[in-house]
Amino acid sequence: MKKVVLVTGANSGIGLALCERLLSQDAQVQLCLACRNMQRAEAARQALLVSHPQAQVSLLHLDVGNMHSVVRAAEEFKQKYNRLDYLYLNAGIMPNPRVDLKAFYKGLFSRNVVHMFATAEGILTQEDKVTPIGLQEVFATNLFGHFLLVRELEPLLCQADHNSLVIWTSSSNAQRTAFSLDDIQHQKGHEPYSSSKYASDLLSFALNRRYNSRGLYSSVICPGLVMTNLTYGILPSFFWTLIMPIMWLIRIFTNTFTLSPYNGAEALFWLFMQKPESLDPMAKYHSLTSGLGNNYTQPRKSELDQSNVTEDTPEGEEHPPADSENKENEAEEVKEEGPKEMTLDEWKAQQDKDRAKVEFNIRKANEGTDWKKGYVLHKSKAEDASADDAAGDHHFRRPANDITSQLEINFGDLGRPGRGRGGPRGGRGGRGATATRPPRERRPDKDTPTIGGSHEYSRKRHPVEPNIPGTEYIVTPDSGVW
Ligand SMILES: NC(=O)C1=CN([C@@H]2O[C@H](COP(=O)(O)OP(=O)(O)OC[C@H]3O[C@@H](n4cnc5c(N)ncnc54)[C@H](OP(=O)(O)O)[C@@H]3O)[C@@H](O)[C@H]2O)C=CC1
Ligand SMILES: CC(C)=CCC[C@@H](C)[C@H]1CC[C@H]2C3=C(CC[C@]12C)[C@@]1(C)CCC(=O)[C@@H](C)[C@@H]1CC3
Repeated sequence: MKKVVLVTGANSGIGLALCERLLSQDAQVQLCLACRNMQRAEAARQALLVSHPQAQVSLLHLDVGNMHSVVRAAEEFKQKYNRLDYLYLNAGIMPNPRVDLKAFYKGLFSRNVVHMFATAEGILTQEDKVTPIGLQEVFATNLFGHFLLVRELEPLLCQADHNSLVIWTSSSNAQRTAFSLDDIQHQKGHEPYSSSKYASDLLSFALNRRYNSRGLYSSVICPGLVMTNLTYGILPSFFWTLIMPIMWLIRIFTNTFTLSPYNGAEALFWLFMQKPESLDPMAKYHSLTSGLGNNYTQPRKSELDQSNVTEDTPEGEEHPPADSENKENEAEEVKEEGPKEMTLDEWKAQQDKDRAKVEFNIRKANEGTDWKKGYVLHKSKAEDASADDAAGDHHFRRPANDITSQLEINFGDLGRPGRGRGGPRGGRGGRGATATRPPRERRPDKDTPTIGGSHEYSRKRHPVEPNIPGTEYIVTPDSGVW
């Protein structure tokens, strides 16, 4: 069966490099480039066809920051394809970035210098703006549009005969301190990029909890620091070229300086070759490049839990390069981590120790929620059949200071025609779920008849009550509900 892959933000940078690598790996793959600018998209398609003349590459017009466009694009995609194996949520923006030179200079002479270069924590701010429907642009683009896309493509992603993987291009710049449930779109602060990436990590976790039982898996990656249009927005390209020797030097200390889009796409590409059910829902998969220029992927504990950090950071579980050219990874990369990093194995061991504490810390998602402060992002006339996701809860061990326990993600039902669901079962009997994943169970089909054409968007923000039938994609400052 030919795999169908959809990549957002595929016309440049890491997205385009990923497409190139996917086609090199699997000539049969059916690739769909979802882009907001069709000229740039066509140029990217042509570039891919030069190196892969037989490739099946289609274009989809998608402005992921525009919710109307997302729904339209999803409809178009569903008419064209009857399956979706990999959904790469890669498009992203960092508008008007500014480096705090004072903080940068201070960081240079601190013991956190490597951590600063790996994450840009505390040295990078942005100026956000508001979209026509009243959302913050960074959150609309980096998060909401992508989440809506997942929901709209749910019938293709949740099919009986195969698993699917949603992959978020997150960042090591995702910081918990930048995210607040009281300011869910980061309207008040100056780190919307960091905040939106942290929120995508949270959302990925929630998607796993909700959808693993239906064959949909979600992972987050960090491509490292890559020279793309995004970084050329921070410093001009000639400046980056000028300091390239310094950056190669820095790469000896932090293997997060992947620098080229090809290297940055490593983790995205590596995930393409994994069984979705074998991935860790709490890990962030990092593209890394060693001082000698070798690529590899390494899962690291995500920022979702930073309660049990240590100063020492030995090398974690490490995966070999996804391509055949790079054969060895160096041991010297062991000490490149900053003080907040912890390897996955180390973290898992720590979590096992703290399990009793963890269980005490779980509280009901709805506790203390002020629903009157909610905003409707997207309304549909569909009935909310049942948004109960508790079934999968116990499979996901919650970390000690788990912010996800304060979240209620309302997944409401979209009421789609049940394409794919209720079909023949068990196409992959041989794939067992791992310890970190819930076993896949098919639920009874809850779908209501199609609501094609019935989507409405609220231009105003309406206070809402929880789980109102027919209301979907709700944001509340207190509960982070979508
Ligand atoms: N470069 C880096 O160092 C890092 C990047 N990342 C993440 O990697 C991802 C890819 O970025 P990168 O390749 O670096 O940068 P690029 O700017 O090269 O790529 C971003 C892509 O997203 C697209 N895009 C932006 N806004 C929208 C929108 N509203 N609708 C549809 N497409 C949109 C862009 O399209 P267009 O060409 O039309 O603008 C472009 O194709 C982003 O999510 C970024 O946050 C994460 C960590 C580090
Ligand atoms: C390299 C030298 C000598 C100077 C550049 C300083 C900063 C401009 C640079 C240091 C760390 C970088 C960084 C990012 C942007 C540029 C820096 C702040 C990112 C925030 C880019 C986007 C991401 O998502 C992160 C993973 C990057 C983290 C490191």
